[in-house]
Parts: sequence; structure tokens; C-alpha cells
Amino acid sequence: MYLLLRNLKRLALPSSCRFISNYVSRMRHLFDLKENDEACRKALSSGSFLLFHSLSPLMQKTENKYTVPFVTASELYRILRKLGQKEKYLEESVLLGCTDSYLAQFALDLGIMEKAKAESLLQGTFVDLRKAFLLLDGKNAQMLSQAQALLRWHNTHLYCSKTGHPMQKNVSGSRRICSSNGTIYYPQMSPVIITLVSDGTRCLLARQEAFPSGMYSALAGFCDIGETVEQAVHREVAEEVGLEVSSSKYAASQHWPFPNSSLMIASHAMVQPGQIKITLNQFELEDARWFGAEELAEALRRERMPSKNEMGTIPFWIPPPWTIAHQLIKEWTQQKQLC
Ligand SMILES: NC(=O)C1=CN([C@@H]2O[C@H](COP(=O)(O)OP(=O)(O)OC[C@H]3O[C@@H](n4cnc5c(N)ncnc54)[C@H](OP(=O)(O)O)[C@@H]3O)[C@@H](O)[C@H]2O)C=CC1
Ligand SMILES: [Mg+2]
Repeated sequence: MYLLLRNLKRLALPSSCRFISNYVSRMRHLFDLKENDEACRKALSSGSFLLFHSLSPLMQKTENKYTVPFVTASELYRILRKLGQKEKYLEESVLLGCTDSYLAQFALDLGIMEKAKAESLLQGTFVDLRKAFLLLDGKNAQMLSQAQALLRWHNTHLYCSKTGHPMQKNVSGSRRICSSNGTIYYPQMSPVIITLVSDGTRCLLARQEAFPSGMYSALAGFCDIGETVEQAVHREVAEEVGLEVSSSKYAASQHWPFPNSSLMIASHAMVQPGQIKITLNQFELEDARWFGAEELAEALRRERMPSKNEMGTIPFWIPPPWTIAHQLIKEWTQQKQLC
């Protein structure tokens, strides 16, 4: 049945599939590109590309706004030639998605080429992803997150961990295959919980030493092997701030590219009544505090990260609006009807 559907789909896509929604036909088109190397190779020549250099994305600045450009295949061929590379280098790309009109979108790392020359030809700058994240809106950030995580995974999985032989990626980059015994490896993500702990009237935010100055966020941590999401929330809150969670409720999820590739699973959590004394795990956190709804509503009203001059004048700030931590804080504050 599945093969029949897949063959029907191949016959119909992309122009004549009016009987299914654009979303469904796009997802099936992408599935085909992942499975079929020839189709994906063909899509490369009409696709568009997000470019990276050593995992830093290309950004362009117009007036005060930063954008992440998609470069067309023909423009990229021209640039690769000027950088002394063959057109074949395009096959190092990884597939990200496709537009409403089925044009495939890829990411490519130009890390083996001269950075300054590439920046000059592309009229942009390769920016560290953590910095880029503070300058972008949600749609762009999500795309860069996916692209960098996939490029990084390929870059760090060159050899088979069973045989030690080199691995080849399929054209789309949805898998790598051992050249010796054919073992297939798929890109991996680590499940991470992120939870906004509340005592009913206030909620708990913390900061790690590595956070930008003044930024506070929800508690987060990697799930251990064998744990449920609920158990990971319970354990992380106990480990990091010494409190015991009495209940937690799933809120949403988000892909996060740091430190490698994480699936952030977000929840709201309540602590046991009367248990509000924080005992900080100083290996993990620099500070953790209870915040009231009024001060969070004010932090939510600040639309962007503070400039260097503003840093000292603002008591604290929270991650950008498109992050899942921001969403948790907003939901909690909205429940208190303060924003
Ligand atoms: N969006 C947001 O607002 C926030 C997002 N985050 C993200 O949440 C994730 C987890 O946060 P964090 O508080 O650091 O996690 P944890 O609280 O689990 O602490 C990190 C520690 O766990 C170890 N560790 C265990 N498993 C892994 C793994 N699979 N990958 C990497 N390290 C692992 C690390 O050890 P070692 O490094 O010593 O080897 C590190 O010391 C990160 O991806 C972080 O970027 C975190 C806070 C806020
Ligand atoms: Mg943590």
C-alpha cells in the first residue's frame, strides 16, 4: 500500500497534486528528495542555499536590520568558481526544506574556502550563531538552527564508529552510510527539558556563567538515558536549585542547536507547597531567583536585548521572543493577566 501511494505521488508531484494540500504535497516532495539521490541532485541545480563558514551563518545588514540571505544555485556556481572550487562542491549541501512552489532549500558550509574572499563576494559577514540568534526573528533563527545542526552532524560523523571506515552522505544529507559494511547513521538530537518552575505567585529564573550579561532563563537540562520527560524535570529542578516539583505540564517544543543539536521539551512546573528556598548548584548555575509577575511583564515589554550601554541600567533581561524560554515566561505572565 505504502509503495503504491509513493509511486502515485511520484507520478503526480509537484504540479498536478491539487487533491491534497500544498503542505502535504510539499512534505511528500521532500520525502522523495531525501530518498532519491538523482531527484535531489537535480533539485540542487535549481535550489537556493543558506551559506555558512565553519558553522557561522552568512548575514547581511541593511540599515539596522540583519537578514539571512538565500543564494540561488546560479549565483553560487559563479561564487564557487571565483573561490577556486568545482561545481561538484554543491553536493556537500544538506537539504532543509522547500518553498511553496517546491524549490528546494539547502545549506552549505564554505569552511574550506578563504573566509574574507567569500564574505566580499557575497557582500555579507559570517557571524557566530549565538550572536546571530540575538539579532534575528523566529523564522530565520529556526532555519539557521536546523541548518547548523545538520551541517555540524555531518562534519563530526566522517567515519563509521563500528568499522572506522569513511562514511558517505546521501545527496540530501538525511543519512550517512559506511563505505565498508553499509551501516546507516541518521542525524541525532539530544532530548532536553526546559521548565518554568512556579510557587503559584512567582516563578524561578536562573543564569549560567556563560549566558550574556544580565540574561536569566528557565531551568534546562539533558534527559538521562531511561528517563521520562517528567522524571527529567523532577531531577533537574532538584539538582540545579534543590527544590522538589509536585506537578508539571507540557507546553511546547523547539529545536536548539547548542551545544550540538537538542530537542527542547518545555513545561510549566509547580513546586511542593512551602518549598521555596533555593539551594544553588554552583557547578551548573551562577544565580537563580524568584521573579514576580510585574517584573516579568516589564521584561516581556522590552522587545530586544539591551545594548551595551543599557546593560547596567536594566535589572535583568530574558531570551528573545522566539525562544521557548520566552514563550514559557509569556504564558505564565499572561496567566497572571499582566501582559
Ligand atoms: N533556550 C534557553 O533559554 C536555554 C537553553 N538551554 C539549552 O539547554 C540545553 C541543556 O542545558 P544545560 O543547562 O547546559 O544542561 P544540564 O543542566 O544537563 O548541564 C549540562 C551538563 O550536562 C552534561 N551533559 C550531559 N549530557 C549531555 C549532552 N547530551 N550534551 C551535552 N552535555 C551533556 C554536560 O557536561 P560537560 O559539558 O561537562 O561535558 C554539562 O556539564 C543546552 O542545549 C542549552 O543550550 C539552556 C538554558 C536556557
Ligand atoms: Mg542546566
